Amino acid sequence: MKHNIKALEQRVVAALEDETNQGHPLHEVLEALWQYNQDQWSRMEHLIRVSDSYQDMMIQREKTLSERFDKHLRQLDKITRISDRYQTALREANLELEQASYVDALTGLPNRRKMLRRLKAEFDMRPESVRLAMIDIDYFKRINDEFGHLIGDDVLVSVGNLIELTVGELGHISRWGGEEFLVIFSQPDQAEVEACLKQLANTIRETHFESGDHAKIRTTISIGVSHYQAGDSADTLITRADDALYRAKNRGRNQVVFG
Ligand SMILES: Nc1nc2c(ncn2[C@@H]2O[C@H](COP(=O)(O)OP(=O)(O)OP(=O)(O)O)[C@@H](O)[C@H]2O)c(=O)[nH]1
Repeated sequence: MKHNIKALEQRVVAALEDETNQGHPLHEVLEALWQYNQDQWSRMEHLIRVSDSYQDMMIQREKTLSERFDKHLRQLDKITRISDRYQTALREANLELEQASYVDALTGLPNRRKMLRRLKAEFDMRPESVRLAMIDIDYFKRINDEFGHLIGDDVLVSVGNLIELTVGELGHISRWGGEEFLVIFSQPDQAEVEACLKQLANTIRETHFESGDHAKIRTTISIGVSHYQAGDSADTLITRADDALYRAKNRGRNQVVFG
């Protein structure tokens, strides 16, 4: 039963003023007032419950949002770390590629590309000291024909090692291509270069290279040498070393010719 509070108040006042309490029985009015309070209380409880569940909902939503935010942060962190690792790997791979592009795959020696750079650097620093030695294995085709290409490869590697060992600190060696090697000497002392190259020719001549069976392989090298002259460029110096090598071949091989 719904009660109007104003009307109830009037009934209470009237009941209290009626000393006889005959026309307005007080207990009925108080009953109605009690009922009214009960209704208000129930409504209040309902409101509190609604408010509580609303608060729970908001807390839950905040929690969910903050969890999502944390998750995104973690993912971002992971992506950043992956990206960092990827960039580092890429940098290393590029570096490796660049280094590989300067190395001859068979002998592990610097290749022609690397040597041209080095020659240019030497030319920029002290051109007048630069000497080149173009070294070519004599009749190398016969070694391939007789023992096979793989043994030919082994001989190439061994010759490369011997050149490197003999030249040592005096110069830089590279595989120029095929069975040709180029040495850059930044060495003003011609006699020292000459002695080094003659010793190298002797060493190769006296070496018995492995053939894979009982036979040992013997070979020789021809060497053409050029040294800086006024007005030279890297190209003209290489050409003169090539010409000197050509003459060494024509004169019967197994010798050093200075151009
Ligand atoms: N096994 C092997 N052989 C190579 C390689 N590069 C070039 N050759 C061989 O080297 C030989 C060079 O032959 P030629 O240019 O005729 O020279 P050569 O037989 O050394 O004779 P001369 O230089 O005139 O004394 C060829 O048979 C090429 O196939 C290589 O990487 N491995």
